Amino acid sequence: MTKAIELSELTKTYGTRRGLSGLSFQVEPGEIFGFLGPNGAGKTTTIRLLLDLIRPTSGSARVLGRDPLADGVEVRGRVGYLAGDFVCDGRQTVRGYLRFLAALRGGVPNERVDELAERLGLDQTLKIKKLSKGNKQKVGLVQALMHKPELLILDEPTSGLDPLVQQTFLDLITEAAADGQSVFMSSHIMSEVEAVADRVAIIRDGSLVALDKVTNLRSDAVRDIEVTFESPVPSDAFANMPGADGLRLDSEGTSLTGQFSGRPDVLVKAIAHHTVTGLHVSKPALDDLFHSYYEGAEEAPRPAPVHDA
Ligand SMILES: Nc1ncnc2c1ncn2[C@@H]1O[C@H](COP(=O)(O)OP(=O)(O)OP(=O)(O)O)[C@@H](O)[C@H]1O
Repeated sequence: MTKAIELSELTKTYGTRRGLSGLSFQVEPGEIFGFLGPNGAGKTTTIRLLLDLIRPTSGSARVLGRDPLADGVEVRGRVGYLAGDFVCDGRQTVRGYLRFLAALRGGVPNERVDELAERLGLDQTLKIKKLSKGNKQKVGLVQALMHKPELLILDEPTSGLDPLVQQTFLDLITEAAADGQSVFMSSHIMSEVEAVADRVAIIRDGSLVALDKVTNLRSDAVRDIEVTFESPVPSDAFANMPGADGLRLDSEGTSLTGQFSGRPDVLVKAIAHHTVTGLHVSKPALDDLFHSYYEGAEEAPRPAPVHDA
């Protein structure tokens, strides 16, 4: 089956400035793919390359099986795109503007536009030039979604939206994926991506540092642990256990607390050798994991091997 997106050693330099360095991954049809990274990581550069808004220095991309360089018009016609710096301006109303864009798209039922606007809480009687930042972003979302494109490419789609509208947006893209549309969305915010994405790629300094299913990333994340034992356990009972550097056994040997990173299986098997009277394990702190990727390369735990699902 044709991939929604395929990147192969995609590289972009701006003069002497690095934009992207040899990025390779694939987005499966029908999946929601989160594309994360700190400011300046190369997310927008990647998205612009996919749409042939800029040209690569080397490497290649395919979008819906097409080469954006050769078939840019077709690619842009089959994609719903929200730019990170989406701007709309003018004297017309939201309704007039969206109908104009719908006509450019070859016609979209008015009911479809009205339904999206209503769900996002966008008043179509307002004048475009008087819209707040959040309302402009809603216009951007409606124009990207309205024609039910095969692939949505969304650059920071929740920027400027309040939490309720963010949730509506997440519902909309979940429904889009359920209908077979593919979604590629960039974000700084792990929690929103985590809620809906099948897989996530993290880039830093133009290079891929992690690519995995959200469920796998979650299982590798840090958890707060508290275990109490009926009787003292040997002080070295949990020494040398992978991921247990942050765990401490108290002086009596009956309480083990701290942070555990990695898959919990090894911990569960180790504590099961003793009689456990209390156990608390926090939800994995995925945000912490992501922050560690964002920090300097030296401090960041090297990610679990980058592998495609
Ligand atoms: N037109 C340009 N000219 C020169 N350098 C550029 C240009 N566009 C991007 N860059 C540089 O390329 C790198 C990647 O930028 P890009 O905008 O792709 O990052 P980003 O991940 O989208 O960041 P943000 O989250 O801040 O939007 C940055 O170092 C940026 O300064």
